[in-house]
Parts: sequence; C-alpha cells; structure tokens
Amino acid sequence: MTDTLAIAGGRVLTPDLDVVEADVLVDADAGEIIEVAPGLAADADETLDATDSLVLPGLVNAHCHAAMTLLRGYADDEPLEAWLREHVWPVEGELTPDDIRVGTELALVELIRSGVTAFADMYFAVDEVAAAVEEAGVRARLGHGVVTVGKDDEAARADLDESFDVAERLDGAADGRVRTAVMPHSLTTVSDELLAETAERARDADVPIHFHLNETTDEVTPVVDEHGVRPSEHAADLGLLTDSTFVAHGVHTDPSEFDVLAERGTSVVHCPASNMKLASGMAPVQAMLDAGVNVALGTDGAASNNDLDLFDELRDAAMIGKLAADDAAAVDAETALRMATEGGADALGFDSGRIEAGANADLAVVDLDAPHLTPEHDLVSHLVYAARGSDVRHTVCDGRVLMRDRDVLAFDEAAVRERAQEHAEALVARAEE
Ligand SMILES: CSC[C@H]1O[C@@H](n2cnc3c(O)ncnc32)[C@H](O)[C@@H]1O
Ligand SMILES: [Zn+2]
Repeated sequence: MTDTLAIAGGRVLTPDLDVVEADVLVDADAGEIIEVAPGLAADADETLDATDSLVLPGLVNAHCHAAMTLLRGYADDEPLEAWLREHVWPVEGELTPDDIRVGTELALVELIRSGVTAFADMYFAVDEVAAAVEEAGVRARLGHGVVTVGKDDEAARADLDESFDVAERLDGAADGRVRTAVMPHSLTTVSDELLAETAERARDADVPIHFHLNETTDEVTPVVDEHGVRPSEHAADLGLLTDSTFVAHGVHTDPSEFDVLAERGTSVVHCPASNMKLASGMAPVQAMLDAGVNVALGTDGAASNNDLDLFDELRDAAMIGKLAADDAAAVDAETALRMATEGGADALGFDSGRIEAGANADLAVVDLDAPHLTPEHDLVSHLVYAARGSDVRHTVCDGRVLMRDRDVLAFDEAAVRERAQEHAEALVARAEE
C-alpha cells in the first residue's frame, strides 16, 4: 500500500508562480507529487501542517563545496587567487575524510534549515559526502574536484581517474538521490590535455561535467593570451560544453560567449555572494538569460559566502542583477526565484523545482506569519526580497520530511556543531604547525 504525505492547510506556489489555496499529496514511497488540490489531507497517512504558510519547490543550491563550512570565517577579505593559494589550499591539504564528513553534515543542517532540497558539490572524499547526503535525505549531484597544477603526470592522472571512479561508483547511491558528475576545477588549474580527456571520457560514460568558468579576470586572461579565444569558446573546443554541463560563476562572460553556452545547452550557476565577497565582479545574468542561457543559483563554499542560506542568494541575485544591467527591471523577483528552483533543477538534471503531479516531491514550507512578510501584496516578492532561510518551517525531499517545525530529523544539530568546532580547530592547528 502507498505511504502518503499531505502538506495541508496552506497555500501553494504553482509552476506559473501563482499562489493557490491547496494541499499537496505526496507518494512517499515513489518520492513523487501525486496531486495538488484542496481537501487532500483526509486520506493521507501523514500530514504536515501548512497553516499560514506557503508551500514552494525545495530550493536548489547548484554550486557548493559543502565541507568548507569548517573554514567559515577562517580567511576573509582576500581576492580569489590569494585566498585560495595562501590560505585555503594549505589548510585543505590537511583535511581528513572525517573532517569532510563533519563539515558536510554541518552544511546539510544549514541547507535543510533554509529549504534547500538539492545541491551540487565539488570536493574531496566524496564517499563521505555521499554518506552524509544519504543520512540527511537530500538530493545531490556530487563530484571529486580535480586540480592538476603543481602535480606530476602520474599524480594528475590519478586525480582524473579518481573523479571518474567516484562518478561511476556513487551514481545512484542513496536510493537514487545521489547522482554524480566529473568536476575539473577550472580551465587554469587543470591541463588542456586532461581537460580534453575529461570531455571525451565524460561523453563515453554519459556523465555531466561541472567546473568554474570566468570567475575572475585572472582566469580569463591566460586562456585568451594562450589560445586567442574567450574561455567558453576554448571550453567548447575541448569538448567540455554539453547540455548536461553546468559551470560556476560566469562573472566575466563576454557577450560573444553567450551563444556558445546557449547553443550547447550549458547552464551557468550564479554565485552572487561569493562574487561580491571575493570582489570577483558582477555576472551579466539578465543578458545571459536574454540570450537563452539557463542560469541557476549557488552559494559556493561557506568560506566565501559565509553561509549557505539560498534566500540570501535570491535577494543578492535580484539586487546585483539590476546593478550589473544598470536597470531596476533586470532580474526581477520571478526570474530570481526560477533560477533557485526550475533553473537549478534543470542544471543538475533533477525532475524537481516545480510543484505538479509526477515531479519529485522536493518541497519547502515557508511560515508567512512574520512581521517582515507583512503586508501581503506579492508573495514572490516576499520570497526574494524579504524572506530568510529561518522562515522555512518544514523541508521535504523525495517525499520524506527532513525538517519538521524547524527540527532537522536526521541529525543531532548540537552534536554536529560541537564536532564541527573540534574538527575545525584541529584542522587549522595542523595546517599552522
Ligand atoms: C578541487 S575541489 C574544489 C576546490 O575549489 C575551491 N574553491 C572554493 N571556492 C572557490 C571559488 O570561488 N573559486 C575557485 N575555487 C574555489 C575549494 O577550496 C577546493 O579547493
Ligand atoms: Zn566554487
């Protein structure tokens, strides 16, 4: 017999971003939405109260390095290159798989508490990341991040092989909630030879590719100097851009690159907070959307954000989108919300991001009974410009309740935080020895 869950008594955001009074009935075994209509609670096995609340699609964080929660506040106020090379990479060299497990668990608590039901993660010790994802109950696109600069041929190849081994071994884990990708770090930190090989092997294995693209001018200039073409063109020449590829940042994407991305169906993940904090620049989000590029939203890691609340990204995306376009109408609230829902789900290849029968039952329930969400003119406006992650009351993924009334069910939150503090202190002590 089907195990059903009804999210009942509230209002629901439709795929057209209208708000209707309805319940959402979910098949908890199949993890799918069965029906959206009034009065569905009576026959359900379990009910989640949505009184005074809005049910929306679970948010999608399409670019993250989850375990970097351990480095939150460790090195602030630096530009990307110095931040990475002088601070982050030396500490990351000391990370253990256990550190990554704990840091990822902390990230998952934060993600679930702010209504995120799916995320993409590029990092190391991906078996640990996948195990934490399985325990938490969210959906994820995971990969081993490959960096070959400073490595000899044998070590560089071993890194690449590891990324394919992870992609093959972990795909479909956690009852299918874990999917994988190969994740070369960027065009300047992986050799052209291995990038081309990545593209060829990814095509043969039918696995998506994720990398950082056009984040800073330091990443653009060497590519243009060496190859005489913009980075998107070079990535396309290497075979890296397909309709399952999603690239992070895209800040310095030139108008000449928009069609290269749009024609190949490659998604760009906008990370506005990280781009502001590292002073990387303002991504031309509205222009990319106008050119037909799918744009998603991501936090990047907690060391360059410094939290994983995607509601911050929603607001930042709308705000900086206007500045970048010099147009107050650019990246309006509906556009920003679509980036965090449908846009993110499309980028990661998940059938989520919209509330309708047959879609994945990935949902967030936002409590509207708050002064900063009063009065009610436009709830989409409130979600983007006024709401916070802490307004999320329940989080549901794959038909299962992950947070009920602000209580994250899979983890003892206090214990996760205590372990994270211990691991972060020991990690930094090792790095500074
Ligand atoms: C090889 S695993 C991922 C790698 O990326 C680093 N990282 C974190 N944030 C950023 C960013 O904004 N741009 C480029 N690289 C970033 C992270 O520290 C890991 O080393
Ligand atoms: Zn990143």
